[in-house]
Amino acid sequence: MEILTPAEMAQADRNADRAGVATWQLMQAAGEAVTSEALKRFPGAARIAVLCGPGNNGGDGYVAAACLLAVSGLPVEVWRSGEPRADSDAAKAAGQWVGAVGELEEFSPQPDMLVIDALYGAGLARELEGNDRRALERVRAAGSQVLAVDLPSGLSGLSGAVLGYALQADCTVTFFRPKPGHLLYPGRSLCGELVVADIGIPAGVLSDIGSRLWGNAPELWLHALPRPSALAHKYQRGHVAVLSGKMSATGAARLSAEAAARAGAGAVTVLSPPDALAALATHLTATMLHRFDTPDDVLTFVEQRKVQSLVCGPGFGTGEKQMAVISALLQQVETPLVLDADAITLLAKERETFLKARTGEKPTLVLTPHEGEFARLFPDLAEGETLSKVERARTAAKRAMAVVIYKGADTVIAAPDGRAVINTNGTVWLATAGSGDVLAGLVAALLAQGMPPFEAACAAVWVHAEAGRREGFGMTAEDLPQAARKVLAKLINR
Ligand SMILES: NC(=O)C1=CN([C@@H]2O[C@H](COP(=O)(O)OP(=O)(O)OC[C@H]3O[C@@H](n4cnc5c(N)ncnc54)[C@H](O)[C@@H]3O)[C@@H](O)[C@H]2O)[C@@H](O)CC1
Ligand SMILES: Nc1ncnc2c1ncn2[C@@H]1O[C@H](COP(=O)(O)OP(=O)(O)O)[C@@H](O)[C@H]1O
Ligand SMILES: [K+]
Repeated sequence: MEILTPAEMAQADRNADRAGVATWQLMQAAGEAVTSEALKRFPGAARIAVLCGPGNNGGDGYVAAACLLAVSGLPVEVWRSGEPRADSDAAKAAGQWVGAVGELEEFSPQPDMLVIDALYGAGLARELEGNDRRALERVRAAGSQVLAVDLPSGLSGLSGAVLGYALQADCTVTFFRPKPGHLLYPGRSLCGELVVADIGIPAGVLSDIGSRLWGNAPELWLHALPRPSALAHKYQRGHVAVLSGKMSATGAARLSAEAAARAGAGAVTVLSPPDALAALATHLTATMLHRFDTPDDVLTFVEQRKVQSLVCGPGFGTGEKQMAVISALLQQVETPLVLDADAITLLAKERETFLKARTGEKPTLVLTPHEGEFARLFPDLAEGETLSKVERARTAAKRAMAVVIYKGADTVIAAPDGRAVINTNGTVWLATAGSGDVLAGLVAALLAQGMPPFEAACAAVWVHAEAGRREGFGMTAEDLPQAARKVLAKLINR
């Protein structure tokens, strides 16, 4: 599903108006959607308080208050912060509320109350403070249940950051399409359960908005999942090479290799420095093993054995020898490359040179930084709170001419052409050592089988997360490749 920034949502609103669906009509539908979710989700509430701001978010609140009074049989109170602008839809909605309106500073929330937070939504323009903030702090202290209209007031719809203060909602009802702030942390957790209500905006309004952001889902990349021909031999099903680090750090490369094999690569080879060969040989079975001493050995193997993608970084090391290998790969190899972990730390040491070289048409590169690695490679993007995670990932992808998988609880995948995806099926069970190594192997397997890089990255992230969910508590990274295989098998048979 498309994700719209608040500015794009305002455009959708204007387009709907032009298409004959008036904003007043949308506000009615929004208030009704809030009403029906409130009744469905909070059957135990003894009374309802609606907090209304001065804009259209408040307008939705007035409509909901009127509907709730008409249908719930519960006492409904309205508390306002500021007055709607004369002749606005919000003023019209406020005019239709027949009950009393209290000033927000006098509002006294109760534990048995459902509070409908309709202070600010997409129009939030500055930090939440003063009476607004104090009222929300009282709600938190009282422990009332909270339904947020569009967004918990104070949350940035663009970035998911909190501007001043925002309540923890039990449920958030937004309209038409989710916004980045609903899916990026901390916003994602502050929203509680997210409901995206249809308020009658026709999907056609999206055509000239050109949103380039989606929630990750198989619909985006299922068509591009590799399906081998009946006659394929193993190398035609993709040959992945994974570079190992020294003897004491071979597990990471093995995890990537195992993941690549389980994700359908027909052949996987671990390339090993001399000292790690014995350690790897005792552990590898279906996976092949090949020794390298110099960067040239790696290049020769890639060319002669028709390697179709490479993983470098997991457990690789960050010394000069390793730097020479990465440089050779970036400068002399056309094969799709997945750089993770230590490889990203090495790139960061030579970031100016690396980024300067990454202009124009370049062979496929996928970078998979976690928060710390991202900050090493793009320190200026990581600093401050002005850019959302989506904007950071997009800018990084453009600069590095690479698909960037910016990992975390709200992983964002971005392509140099501006496409971006927020992953939403992650689970905390993925926060286990080696889980990133598995992800790198999954991406490489899909690349080696010919999947386009952005789609391969999105698919790998989704499958990895789904595998983590399947395994759940107590899972280790060793369990992930097998679980990913089952997830992929199901998708391929769809
Ligand atoms: N775009 C759409 O298609 C629809 C929008 N609707 C609602 O309209 C909302 C957006 O309405 P608006 O653009 O009027 O914006 P809001 O209602 O979010 O807020 C705008 C008003 O709040 C003031 N304000 C902003 N930040 C403040 C702060 N921190 N402290 C004090 N005052 C502040 C502004 O000066 C302005 O008066 C959405 O969130 C949604 O709830 C709905 O009516 C349904 C349709
Ligand atoms: N709290 C979380 N919720 C969801 N996914 C997470 C969480 N923490 C980490 N992950 C995911 O787990 C993986 C961890 O990768 P990484 O940090 O590289 O770990 P390692 O280096 O141990 O392999 C990433 O795919 C990341 O998105
Ligand atoms: K709100």
